[in-house]
Amino acid sequence: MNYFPVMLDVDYKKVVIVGGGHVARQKLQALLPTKAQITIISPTITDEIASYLEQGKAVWKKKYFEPSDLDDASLVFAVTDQESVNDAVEQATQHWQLLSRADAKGRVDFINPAVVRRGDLTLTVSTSGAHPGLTRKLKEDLASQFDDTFTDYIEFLKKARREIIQSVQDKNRKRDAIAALLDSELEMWAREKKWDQCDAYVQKILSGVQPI
Ligand SMILES: C[C@@]1(CC(=O)O)c2cc3[nH]c(cc4nc(cc5[nH]c(cc(n2)[C@H]1CCC(=O)O)[C@@](C)(CC(=O)O)[C@@H]5CCC(=O)O)C(CC(=O)O)=C4CCC(=O)O)c(CCC(=O)O)c3CC(=O)O
Ligand SMILES: NC(=O)C1=CN([C@@H]2O[C@H](COP(=O)(O)OP(=O)(O)OC[C@H]3O[C@@H](n4cnc5c(N)ncnc54)[C@H](O)[C@@H]3O)[C@@H](O)[C@H]2O)C=CC1
Repeated sequence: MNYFPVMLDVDYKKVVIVGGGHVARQKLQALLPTKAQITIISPTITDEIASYLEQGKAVWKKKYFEPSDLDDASLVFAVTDQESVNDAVEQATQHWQLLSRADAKGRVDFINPAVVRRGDLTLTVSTSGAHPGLTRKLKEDLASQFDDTFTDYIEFLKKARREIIQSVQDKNRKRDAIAALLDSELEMWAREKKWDQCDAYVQKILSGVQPI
């Protein structure tokens, strides 16, 4: 299956998770870095979900699923352990609402990749459903390859690129200057938080002098 990968902005959109088990917890955790308005529909929830509720991360409606639970939802997660309930969720999902079924049956508008976040750097993995266990393993490989130092690095790159865009008019010079930010020594300095060296490098780029 050839899925089309996108990065969705779900801030302030209503997201409904039907089910309150471990898979619901996984989907909730994946949504936490966003500002989505999350509602969980389920008679039971796990302790971990309960602790997120205490922190105000989501709203819980302690009940069995009914079609009206999906009103105004942009995204719908059918993640109960009952195929018949997931079927009922599918039936109630309007064509304009995007549906994800954890049992991978019936209508599938989107599947969930594994995600590694390092600030603005988002690494995602999917096997298109072929082997989610491999997806998880590859995520762990990526997480160790791209350690936490990438958070500072990507933040630095973002600011430096903005600075170049604002101060360099000539198209070719701008393109070359932005490309020069990908220098491997600069990467090392940023990941080691050697900000003086980083700033000096950017200033040299900006003044048109070839750095080093
Ligand atoms: C199609 C998809 C639909 C969807 O989006 O949910 C789906 C479907 C199914 N998963 C199943 C099982 C497992 N899923 C995981 C883990 C994850 N599964 C995730 C996504 C997806 N799982 C979507 C496609 C992913 C892709 O492209 O590869 C991850 C990446 C993200 C997430 O859950 O949000 C998350 C990694 C979390 C992380 O670490 O980041 C593990 C491993 C583990 O938990 O350690 C196992 C056990 C091992 C195994 O079975 O492989 C089963 C059988 C259920 C049963 O046996 O009843 C089905 C149904 C079926 O395949 O029929
Ligand atoms: N996509 C993935 O990553 C994975 C998917 N699965 C699939 O997801 C399903 C759920 O797995 P778990 O979360 O581990 O199950 P679980 O048994 O921990 O949780 C099921 C939840 O569904 C709720 N529920 C049952 N009937 C309901 C109803 N009528 N209305 C609302 N909520 C209802 C239960 O109260 C419970 O909170 C599995 O049966 C399997 O098909 C399983 C493992 C991984």
